[in-house]
Amino acid sequence: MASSGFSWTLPDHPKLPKGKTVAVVVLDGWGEANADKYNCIHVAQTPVMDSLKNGAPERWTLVKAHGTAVGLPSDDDMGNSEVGHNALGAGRIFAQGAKLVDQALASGKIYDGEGFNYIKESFDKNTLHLIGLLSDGGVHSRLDQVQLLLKGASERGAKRIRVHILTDGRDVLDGSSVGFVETLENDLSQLREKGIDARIASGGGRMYVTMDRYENDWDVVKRGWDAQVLGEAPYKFKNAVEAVKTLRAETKANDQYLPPFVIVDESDKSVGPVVDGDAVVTFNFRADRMVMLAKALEYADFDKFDRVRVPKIRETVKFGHVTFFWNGNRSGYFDETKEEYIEIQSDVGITFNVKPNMKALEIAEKARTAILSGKFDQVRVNLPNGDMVGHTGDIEATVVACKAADEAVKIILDAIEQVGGIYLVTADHGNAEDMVKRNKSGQPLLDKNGQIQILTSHTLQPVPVAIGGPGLHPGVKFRSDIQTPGLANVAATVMNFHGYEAPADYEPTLIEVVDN
Ligand SMILES: O=C(O)[C@@H](CO)OP(=O)(O)O
Ligand SMILES: [Mn+2]
Ligand SMILES: [Mn+2]
Repeated sequence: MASSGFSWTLPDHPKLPKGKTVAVVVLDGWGEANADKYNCIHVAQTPVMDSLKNGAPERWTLVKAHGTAVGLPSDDDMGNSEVGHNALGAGRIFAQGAKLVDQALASGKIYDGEGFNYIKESFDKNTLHLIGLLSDGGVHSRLDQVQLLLKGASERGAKRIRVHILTDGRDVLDGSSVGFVETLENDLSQLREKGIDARIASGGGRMYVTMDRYENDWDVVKRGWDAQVLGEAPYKFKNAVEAVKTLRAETKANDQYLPPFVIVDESDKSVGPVVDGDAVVTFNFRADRMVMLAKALEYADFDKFDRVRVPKIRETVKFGHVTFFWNGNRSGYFDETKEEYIEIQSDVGITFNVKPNMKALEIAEKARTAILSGKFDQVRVNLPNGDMVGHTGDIEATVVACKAADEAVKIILDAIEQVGGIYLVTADHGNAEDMVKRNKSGQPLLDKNGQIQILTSHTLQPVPVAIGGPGLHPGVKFRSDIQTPGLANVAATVMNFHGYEAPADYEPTLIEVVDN
């Protein structure tokens, strides 16, 4: 051991044994909220999760999964998969991308960094392109940061700026894209008054254009490439507000799925393709839905689609859930001899309300096999249904999704029962438990046609943590002395289940062992 006293070896837990198989199940988008008809988890038949809650009150609790508890700037920020899984994995609370970028913009440090200095070299003769999600959702990006970046870049010499927008409707209300585009247009026209040639150049809905992830569907990225880089798209408009309004009305697509469009000049030429010498900056602080675009921009031997033309550019990207996010946004294995990652391919080319069961059963069966194999101390599973279907805003489908997730939990808990193991079931943030936008007193909000406003986004709700299994010491129960437990308290808890104490700087464990 080094003289600092640091050691990678964890102290033994004084009371809990080693050698139990531990299943950690993360229900995506599964929060706790009042029971009403917009709470899909309540409406769905979920006997397994219900029995965990009602059958063992000392082994079921709620933890915070949003805001400062997961390293976000404020408690008005909803949770999300990145920050939730980061907290679960890290066992501590670290400032997340949203906050780090806020800090770097406020201090001006962002403009001193290597990235900015690198792209700055193109300001004199070339165009600065900004690509990202245009909303104030705070999950992937925030409009106010884009506004500051536009201001900062133009004050520091950018003379020609093109913004390539991706409309949201997933972290914010559907239809809100129009307002965000209007705000951006207003800012850009103010820049133009100062002599800076700043315009929106292209756009499209985030789920249909550019923001795919984990290499699920490269066509999504290709559609974006064609519009952003080549300046080609099936729809051409003179102005972006008109584009978004017209496409919503004529194609009936929602903000998430707007088709790609480009903005053209009087002679019908795209105003902002990316050409040699330009600089490209993505303004999403969250990386998962930007890395595919980054690969297309960056890789010399790229073979996922025909890029047609590969501009020589200056590019900077500022920045798998239970693997990549859990491991602090680190991809790949820590130690291949000790870990195995199993990925089940999602359905491609459909919205998830069409098949709300998704691959829950297949995931649970793989988990069961892993648990029964006896090869692993810990089996960690993410069940996406509540979240992915919740994002579609389809209430009926989300109810089906919750039932499917519950059935998957049963398969995993049965396997744990069989091997005498321990389970911990939790969620990374809320979604399916509330599908309606509400006023401050909790009443559903209506739109101008008297319809309820569907909430496609995550929520601010707490999430459950349920523990149990035949391997769990009978004296284990949740402590009552932790003031505001959050997802970051889970890691120490899981270490205890493996027979160890967590390192001293971890958020405290949720459990105690009482002698009975
Ligand atoms: O789909 C996503 O990218 C986000 C919502 O923007 O959801 P999650 O954090 O659950 O991945
Ligand atoms: Mn999630
Ligand atoms: Mn989500």
